[in-house]
Formats: sequence, C-alpha cells, structure tokens
Amino acid sequence: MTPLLARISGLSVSYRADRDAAPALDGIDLDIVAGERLAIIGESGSGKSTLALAVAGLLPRSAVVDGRIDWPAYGKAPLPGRDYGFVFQDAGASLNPVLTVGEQIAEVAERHLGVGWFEAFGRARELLERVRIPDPDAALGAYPHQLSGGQRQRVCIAAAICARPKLLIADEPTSALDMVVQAEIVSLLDELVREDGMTLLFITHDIALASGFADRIAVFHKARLVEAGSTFDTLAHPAQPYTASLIANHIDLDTPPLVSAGPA
Ligand SMILES: Nc1ncnc2c1ncn2[C@@H]1O[C@H](COP(=O)(O)OP(=O)(O)OP(=O)(O)O)[C@@H](O)[C@H]1O
Ligand code: NI
Repeated sequence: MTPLLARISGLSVSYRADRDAAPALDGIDLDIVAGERLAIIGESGSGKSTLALAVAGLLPRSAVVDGRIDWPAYGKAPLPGRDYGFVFQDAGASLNPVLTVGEQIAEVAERHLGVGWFEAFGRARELLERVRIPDPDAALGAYPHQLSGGQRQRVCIAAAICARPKLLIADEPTSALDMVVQAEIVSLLDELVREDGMTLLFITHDIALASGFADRIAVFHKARLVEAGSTFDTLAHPAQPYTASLIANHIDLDTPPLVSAGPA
C-alpha cells in the first residue's frame, strides 16, 4: 500500500474578483503519494498555481472553494514552513530586502525548530552549504540584492527546507532563470528531495523539464485535470489528445529526449 500524503477530492476554485470568468479549478481529484515527485504541468492560466496555493492553504480569502483536501499523513491541515515549504518563481520577491540571508533562514529555524538564535544561525550556515552557495560565510551576512538570481533561489530553497518539512511545493521555481542555472536548481531540488525523503510538488509549464525527474505527471488544461500517471507511461502513451499535443509541441531538434530512462 502506498502511503498517502494528501487526497484532493472534487476541488473547485473560483476567484470572486472574476465572477463571470470560468473557474480556476474545476472538480479536481488527485492524490499526492508520500515520497513522490509529482509534476503539475499545463499552459499559462490552466490553474497550476491555484492548485499549489489551495494545497498550501494560501488562497486569497476572496476565493470560493468547493471540495476538500485531506491530509492522512498529518491528520490536520499542514502548517506553512513547518509541515511544508514553498518556493515561488520570483525569489527576489519572496525574500525580505532589508534582512540578511542568514537572518531570514535563521528566523525560520528559530520559529519552527524551537532553537535559540545562535543555533538557528548555525542551521542557516549548514543549509547554505547544503544548497551549494559558493561562500556560505559571506552569504550569511549578504542582503538578497547582493546575490545572483540563481543564488537567491538557492536561499529560498534553504529557507523552505529549514524546518525539515515532509512536503516541498515549488511553483515554477526556475522560470525566471537562464537555462544553465535552471538545470542546476532542478538537480539541486531533486537531490534534496531524495536525500530527505521529501514529497515534491513541482509546478511547471515545461513538460520536458518535468519529465527529467518527476515520478508522476498531472496534466492540467483549462481548470481541469486532463490525466495523471507515471511520467514514463504518460509520455510514452498519453491517454488524452491534449497531452499528446503538448508532448509533440516540445519535440524539436534542440530538445533532449523527453524520457532518458525507463521506469525505476
Ligand atoms: N488572485 C486572482 N484573482 C483573480 N483571478 C485569478 C487570480 N489568480 C489567478 N486567477 C485566474 O485563475 C486562472 C488560473 O490561474 P493560475 O495562476 O492558477 O494558472 P497557472 O496555470 O498557474 O498560470 P501561469 O502558468 O501563468 O502561472 C487564470 O484565469 C487566472 O487569470
Ligand atoms: Ni502559475
């Protein structure tokens, strides 16, 4: 039996500000299995971020939500920062510009690990090393604007995993970065998740990127879940024409093979 982290049942979300618009999510049923790397893919506007926010309990108050999300692994709704970490696309906007990198990560450690400031700072240093910031000691005292975009995203990842959450949600964490840095960040996430046995919910519009490391793919289109399955099966035998067209649109001479290995 596979342990379930979360079960999403009949989830629909509408943004009230957009009363006449179609719902952002429409009747989503999806399980998140403990320890899996699940990629949520779809075009812009398909509802991916809405799903991530709903899972995280971070939807705006004005959103109208129907359906439910159960958390068998926690027995209650998970606590941000403690039970799950969240990494956003815009690392610059997620960090506080007037606090040093060390202060921001140590704050998470202090709040969620119940340790004093000195120990929290030690934890921050350890994490900066773990996310492979070139000079962790210098980075501890640096302000976000003194780092590159890729390094800022590493800092956000360090803060997100600081309290050793079971679940890491990453919403387009690499789309603001160039290709080389993008690949480095994805391999870092992959490594951290494997080492800590975390569950990863990875949101991207890029099916080729997702296929490189996700165990399972869930395809969203116009607020609906089109299909979900193992990455290998979904890419090799998409059940829906929409998924087939997504795959076909990504295959050109410059794109590396979508599937590099068979099922694990
Ligand atoms: N705060 C909001 N208020 C009103 N409408 C919103 C809000 N956030 C998202 N929407 C709308 O909900 C729909 C789904 O948006 P969502 O951001 O979930 O899609 P997405 O797949 O993450 O897109 P992208 O790839 O562009 O990030 C879109 O039509 C969007 O315009
Ligand atoms: Ni989004």
